[in-house]
Amino acid sequence: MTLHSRALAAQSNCSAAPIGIFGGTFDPVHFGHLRPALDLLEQLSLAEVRFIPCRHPPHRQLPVANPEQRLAMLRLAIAGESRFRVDERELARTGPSYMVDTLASLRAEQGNVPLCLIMGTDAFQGLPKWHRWTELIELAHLLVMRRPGGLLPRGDELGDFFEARRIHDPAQLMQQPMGFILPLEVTPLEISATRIRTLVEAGGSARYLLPSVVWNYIQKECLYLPSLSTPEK
Ligand SMILES: Nc1ncnc2c1ncn2[C@@H]1O[C@H](COP(=O)(O)OP(=O)(O)OP(=O)(O)O)[C@@H](O)[C@H]1O
Ligand SMILES: O=C(O)c1ccc[n+]([C@@H]2O[C@H](COP(=O)([O-])O)[C@@H](O)[C@H]2O)c1
Repeated sequence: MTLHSRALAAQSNCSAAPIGIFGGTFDPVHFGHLRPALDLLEQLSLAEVRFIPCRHPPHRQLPVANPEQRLAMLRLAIAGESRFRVDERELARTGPSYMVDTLASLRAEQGNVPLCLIMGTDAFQGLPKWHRWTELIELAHLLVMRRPGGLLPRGDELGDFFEARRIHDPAQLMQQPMGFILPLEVTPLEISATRIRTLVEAGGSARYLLPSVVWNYIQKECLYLPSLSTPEK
């Protein structure tokens, strides 16, 4: 822990409800994001869940939909759920969208409010490849949602990191602003954006895998079709 995060942690128990931070490419957003996010919000009495679409994913190919389209789909998807918000800070930044930078800017704004970075088991397994990954836990708690087929790490560097910080009681998230890892069961939905893009590219329908307003937008924008999709520049 850095001196700064130790000082913040020392000011606890925290009085404000934790904020969920849900970063993703969201190319497109789907029910596998939305329902688990609502599960966490309600299970943990989060003040809100902030969806943070990345501009330049540091770790994968460029998204198919451009940032404006991914943002538009997110906005459509969460309209009507007042506890969900879209946070555009990564879209406003140039360069790779490193989560450690995002959490540092949120921490600077939020003082000692508990921040909970939400990720699926697949993203958690890839954590050691993230930029300055060990610093993430000095800025936020990590909530790890089990994705169908997903496993928690064991016996390696990430497994040791996980075991050293793992908690079982969600109430502990209120004891300090950052530093714990809580694995959680959520509604298991075997939906991925890759599957949706593949379906649409093959001429299929993505209906019932994502909100109908998002599906209508995908069709209107001719997204994910083989001949018309152009990778973001
Ligand atoms: N069905 C799901 N259940 C639980 N978590 C999910 C699910 N789909 C995505 N997530 C989580 O949401 C976050 C953002 O995911 P992302 O936007 O990359 O969606 P994706 O469906 O995994 O996309 P892609 O198939 O393009 O990789 C990640 O932490 C990921 O683990
Ligand atoms: O900071 C990093 O180095 C980093 C590396 C890989 C992924 N991330 C973030 O993790 C989130 C989920 O990524 P993805 O690929 O599942 O959409 C998204 O917010 C990414 O920006 C961040």
